[in-house]
Formats: sequence, C-alpha cells, structure tokens
Amino acid sequence: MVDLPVTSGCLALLPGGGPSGSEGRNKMAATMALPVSLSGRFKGSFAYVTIKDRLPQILTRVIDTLHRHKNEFFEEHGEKGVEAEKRAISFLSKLRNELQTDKPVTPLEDELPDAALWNQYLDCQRNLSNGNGEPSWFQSPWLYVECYMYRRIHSALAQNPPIDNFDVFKEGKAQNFFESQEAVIALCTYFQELLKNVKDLDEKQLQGELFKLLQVALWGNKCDLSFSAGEESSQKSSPLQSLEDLIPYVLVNDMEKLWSLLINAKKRTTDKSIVRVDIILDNAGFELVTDLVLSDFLLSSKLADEIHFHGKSFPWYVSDTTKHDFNWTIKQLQSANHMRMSRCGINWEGNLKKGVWVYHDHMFWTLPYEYSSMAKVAPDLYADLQKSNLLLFKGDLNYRKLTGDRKWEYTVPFYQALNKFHPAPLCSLRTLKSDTQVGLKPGQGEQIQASEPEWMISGKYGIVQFDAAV
Ligand SMILES: O=P(O)(O)OC[C@@]1(O)O[C@H](CO)[C@@H](O)[C@@H]1O
Ligand SMILES: [Mn+2]
Repeated sequence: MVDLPVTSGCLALLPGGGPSGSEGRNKMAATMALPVSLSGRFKGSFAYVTIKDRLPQILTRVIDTLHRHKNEFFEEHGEKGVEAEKRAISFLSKLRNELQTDKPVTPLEDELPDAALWNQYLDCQRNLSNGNGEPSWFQSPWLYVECYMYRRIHSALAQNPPIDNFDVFKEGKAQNFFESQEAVIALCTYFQELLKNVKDLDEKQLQGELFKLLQVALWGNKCDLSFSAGEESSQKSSPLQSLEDLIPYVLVNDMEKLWSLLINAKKRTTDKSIVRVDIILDNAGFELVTDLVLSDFLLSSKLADEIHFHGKSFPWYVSDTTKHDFNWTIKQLQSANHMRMSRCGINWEGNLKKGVWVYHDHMFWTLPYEYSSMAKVAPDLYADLQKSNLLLFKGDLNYRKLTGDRKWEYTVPFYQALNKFHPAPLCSLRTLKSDTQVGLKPGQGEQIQASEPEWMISGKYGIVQFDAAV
C-alpha cells in the first residue's frame, strides 16, 4: 500500500481545486458550483431513511453475528476470543447509539494505515460546517457517514485480536452465492457452450454476445446485501432468459459505444501493445460470477488481453468483494460438482496464474472520497487506471462516488457530473438504488417519477453509462 498524502481532504468541495482544462466542457465544469450533497438532513429522503432505519439494522445484524460465533471464538482462541468478542460488541453498540442519537462524528482511534486520512477528512468536514455545529450522522453528507460506519465496523474487529480477521459479512456473501446456484449453473453452462465456437463468431455475433453478458453483469447488481440490510437477495432464475424484457428498464444504454471502443482497440493492437480492461468490482456472490464470466468473454473473444480487478481491502457495504471473497468464489466454482461450473473455476484460476487476470486492492476504494479527488488523494491509483483502455465501474456505490453523491438535475451530462475524473474511458453498470442520476433525456426522469415514485431506489432500473474521457 502506498503512502497517501495526509494533506488532502474533501477536495472536491474546495473552490477552484483541480486542473483547469483548456477545453470548453472542462472550463464549464471548473466554474460551475457543485450541487448539494445527499444527506440525512433532508427529512424523508432516501439518505434519511437509510441512516435512520437501514444502517442501525445492519449494525444490529453485525452484533448478532458476533454473538452467534461466540462458541467458535472460544473453541479457536479460548477465553481471549470471548473477551475480544465482548469488546467488539460493546464498541459496536456504542456506535449504533451514536448514530441513532445523531451524535458528532468522532475521530478514529485505531492505528490502521488509513486512520490519519479519515481524521483529516473529518477535520475538513468540521471546517466546512462553518460553525453550524459538528459534523454528525444526520447532518453530514450521506456518503461520508455511511462509509464511516463501515470503517468503524472494521475498527471494532481489527482492534480486537485474536478475532481481528473475522469478516462479519462473510456468511451473507456465501449464502448469496449458494442460493444463486441455479443461476450460476445456467450462466456457466451458457458460457461454456459459447466458448466452443467463440473463435468462429463474426463481428455482429460477437457484439451480440458482448451485449448479453454486459446486461447479465448489469442486472447482477440487483443482488446486493446492504440494500436489503443483509436479508437474502439472490438470483433464482436464469439470468439470460429475461434480458429482452428488461431492455426498457435500461435508462441509459451506451453498449454500442463500448462495442466501438473495444473493437477499434482490438483492430489497433500490435504485437507489442495490449488491450487492458479494468473492472472496479462491487458485490460478491452472484454479481461477482457475472463479472468473471464477462471478463472471461473479453479475453476469449480477444476483445481484451488483460483484465485488472479492483476489490476492497476490508469488508465493506455488507456484500462487497474482498480478496478473500474473490479467491473463495473461484475455488467454489472449481470444486463444484458440476462440469461447466468447475471448468469456469479452473480456467479462471489459470488466468490468475498466467497473469492475464490481476487482482488489486487499494486503500482509496474504502475511503469516503468521491472519485474526482482520486488524482490528488491517490495519484498512484489514478496513474494505474490511466493505463487502461476501459474502466468498468460496477454498482450503485461506485456511481455515487463517480458523481459525488449530489442532487444533480437528471439531464446534467455524465461528463460534467464526473467533475474532472477522466483517467480513461469509463462505463458505469449500475442498477439504481439511491436517488442520484444524471445523463437522462429531458423529461425522462419526470415521466417515470410520475408513475413510479420509487424508481430511483427500487433496483428495477439500470444504466450502462459511458464517458469517453476526451
Ligand atoms: O453499490 P451497491 O452494492 O450496488 O449498492 C450499495 C447500496 O445498497 O448501499 C447504499 C444503501 O446503504 C445504497 O446507496 C446502495 O444502493
Ligand atoms: Mn456493494
């Protein structure tokens, strides 16, 4: 892990920050004020309901999980394990109380490598509040306090050896994987059949298969567990069957642009150059399998030569993928009692060994920053992403961080909401589970709103939204 500069915090909120581009669109983004952040201070908003109801529920589940594992901790570590469990539970109960009573956000007291950055970020939030009280759970930006909660859960465990490596969300992630078994089999079977003749497909057919697997990866994002506050949320039916019916629910559909980018990159590659695609992962379980199938397709069809995966360095937003989840999933597939599934697992392990699949985790992904701050906060990560031909950002939280989690007008161009975050061409594959959306046609949002007030938070709608980074 690199040393991050401790001097930067809430960068996007600093007036005049960031490079000033010569291009017209750049200038516009630099001079326009950013809309206000989504926050629990807007009573009745989705942020408010999440902080009031869903986050305390998640904390209660975490506490229950620790209780349920008490005997296991005792068997593994003796009395020390039980003591650690008690300390972690009391830390988490205190956290839940702070949240529910809208107490000020407190500095982190652990000594993990990112603690200084979090505390710096808090200082910045304090400065921004301009004497309007301390940053607190309901008053501060939703994105900040929600990320902070997951960092405090991490702290509760990390500070309490010998249970410091226990992932409180592991069971839920595994359950989601097992309950999606039928859908995983259907997808692996389809894919293994496709592989048999992938070399003979003409461009039109290749495009058709890419579009299918992109949509499967998009709808795979319905299955996250923080949304259901940890209750089961798995894929029961074949993910390929309903794609046609779901097309009207794809509100922004830039798949053609993705195709052009990939096919042109493939045609331009020489012996020395390679096409690299990066996937900024979201949830483990079924969604991760859809991402791995898409990645395998990109390699097998030679649309890409290398895939780089970016996961989380500690358990995050209940179902997000850590390195352990990534390796666990591939192992599960490998050892499955189903030929097509195990074929997939074996191939994927091979891809990792050959170095054509590379897994990364960077501290930045579990910090509260919006992505427009990446170039300053994590220049090494930004520089790495610049080497990519295409960045695929999976899921809702990534979209919130791409667009800064603000009250944007629906018709604001995606380019503008990215607020100078353009390391490489990028695309968001996301089902809508929070009330922020840009890049819609005039009237499009209002029209859906009129008949379906929950359209932005139900996960029923999705986007494949592309930015060319020029
Ligand atoms: O990023 P993901 O997994 O698609 O979704 C995470 C998520 O469920 O967490 C937040 C609610 O707590 C929502 O904003 C968001 O939809
Ligand atoms: Mn997630």
